[in-house]
Amino acid sequence: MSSSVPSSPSLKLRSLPIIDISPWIHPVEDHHRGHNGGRRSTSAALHAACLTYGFFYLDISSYASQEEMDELASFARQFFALPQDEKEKLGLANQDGARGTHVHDPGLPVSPHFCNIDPNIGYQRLRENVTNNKADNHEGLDFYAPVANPDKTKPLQGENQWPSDDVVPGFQDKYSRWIEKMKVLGMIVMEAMSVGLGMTQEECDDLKSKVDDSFWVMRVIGYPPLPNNYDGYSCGAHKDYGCLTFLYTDPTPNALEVFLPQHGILDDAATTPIPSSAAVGLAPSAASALINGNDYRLGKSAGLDGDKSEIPKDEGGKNGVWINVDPLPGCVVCNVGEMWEIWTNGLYKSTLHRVIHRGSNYRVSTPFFFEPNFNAHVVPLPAALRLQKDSIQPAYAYTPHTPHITLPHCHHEGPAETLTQRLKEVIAEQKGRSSPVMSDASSASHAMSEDDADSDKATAGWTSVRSSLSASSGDLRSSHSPFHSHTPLTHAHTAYTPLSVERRYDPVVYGEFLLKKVANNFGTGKGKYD
Ligand SMILES: O=C(O)CCC(=O)C(=O)O
Ligand SMILES: [Fe+2]
Repeated sequence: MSSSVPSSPSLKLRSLPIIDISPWIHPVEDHHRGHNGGRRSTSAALHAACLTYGFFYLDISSYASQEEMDELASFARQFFALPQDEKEKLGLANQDGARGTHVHDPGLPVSPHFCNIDPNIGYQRLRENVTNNKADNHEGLDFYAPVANPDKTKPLQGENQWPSDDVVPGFQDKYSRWIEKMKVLGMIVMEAMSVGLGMTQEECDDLKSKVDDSFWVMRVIGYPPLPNNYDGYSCGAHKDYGCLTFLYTDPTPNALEVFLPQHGILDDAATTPIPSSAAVGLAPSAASALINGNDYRLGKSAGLDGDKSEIPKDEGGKNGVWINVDPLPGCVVCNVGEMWEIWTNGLYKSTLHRVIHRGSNYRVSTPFFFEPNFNAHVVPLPAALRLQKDSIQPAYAYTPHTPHITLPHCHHEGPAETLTQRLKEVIAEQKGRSSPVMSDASSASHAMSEDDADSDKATAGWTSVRSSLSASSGDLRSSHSPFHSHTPLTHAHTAYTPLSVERRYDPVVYGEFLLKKVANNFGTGKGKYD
């Protein structure tokens, strides 16, 4: 219970950053921040969040209404409330038993349709998915980007199985519209991130060509409460393997947890190691919804609220901390997947996360995975290699023997150059204290120090994205979320250390990587998240 976890200043967290995407969608001339200043601030915020956490809240309240998002949950709930037989009809493209067996929990009844032409597409029963050798306490429904001229005997080329309008009226229409919207959002965020990385026009175009026919996945997940003493999780610890995840969930708190691997990223913890024994539990969860001093927790779940004491504490490694990432109104939780890790040669990390849902309600979540094109060659980007050469290194590079620099009040409300300037000053200060490991301050040029011309050029290559945005965003709202109206990034607490490039990441072809990682797990005892 919470009382048994000693409170420690080193566990005082605020929250993941909240980044408003509206400056990219509605750029305005800003006298304080200069031409494209709002956009560049958003880009800088994305860059900082990806360096430091790999996770952030994306405020999309100017792009999707709360009502629109809540409908996703309500359709999901209607689907999962169907009789089991009805649910199992989906995804069963072939009922002749041709494709072996599912990974199956012996505690559950055997499905009458014990076969599935493509186990990745369609409905997945409760505890059918296995992560880290443990059955996940969730059920799910997966939709994949349709393939032109599909060979339905090949993994991931089967047809999407939509609940029919007779069964859940409006489901397909609702989710189809959401998918289109998320695809556009994916391109917008990619654009903003490419500017954050300081990419040239040509580099931007090249990156765009890797994601403009995204092999996306829409997953609809239902989580009954985790039974006491259950040997497993609602969803075991994993990294997302793709590009960008946009996660909308119902308001259930205390479910999604994100692993922050070291203490350089915790407030008030710049020099105090976190005792691993205290690294999990209630302090982070209690603090994770504190934003600008306000408590946005969405109410406590009933039952064993927050008591996760039976859960292994060191799942992600012993020097980190699991924090709760509770949903916020107007926001999706966004994280970068392993493809971004390769693109940035490890600057942006794909962060471990898991779900432990102990509340008494049935939780639904609807992650959209914006992935590269199936045939995309994913190779470390020159822009990221330049940053590494210029000695900008993310917090993850921290080691106990390396003095590190924190930027505790980096709000990104001013021009991006302010961040660069502040970074240089801090590095210079650290140098003044004769740190033996600091690199030359002059090399600490941040991605956002690129000149305006380059930045504008980079932006221009994405015009078509914006036109498709206006086409698909009939319900754009001009109002901002009341929770964080004018602050694109409320908290970016980034620790920079000198460069130490350990390795060059191996390139992959996304589709091949996906097939190895996910699709070919069928029948192997591994699941979607392994
Ligand atoms: O349900 C959630 O909150 C997270 C699900 C997730 O991490 C995933 O599907 O990859
Ligand atoms: Fe995930």
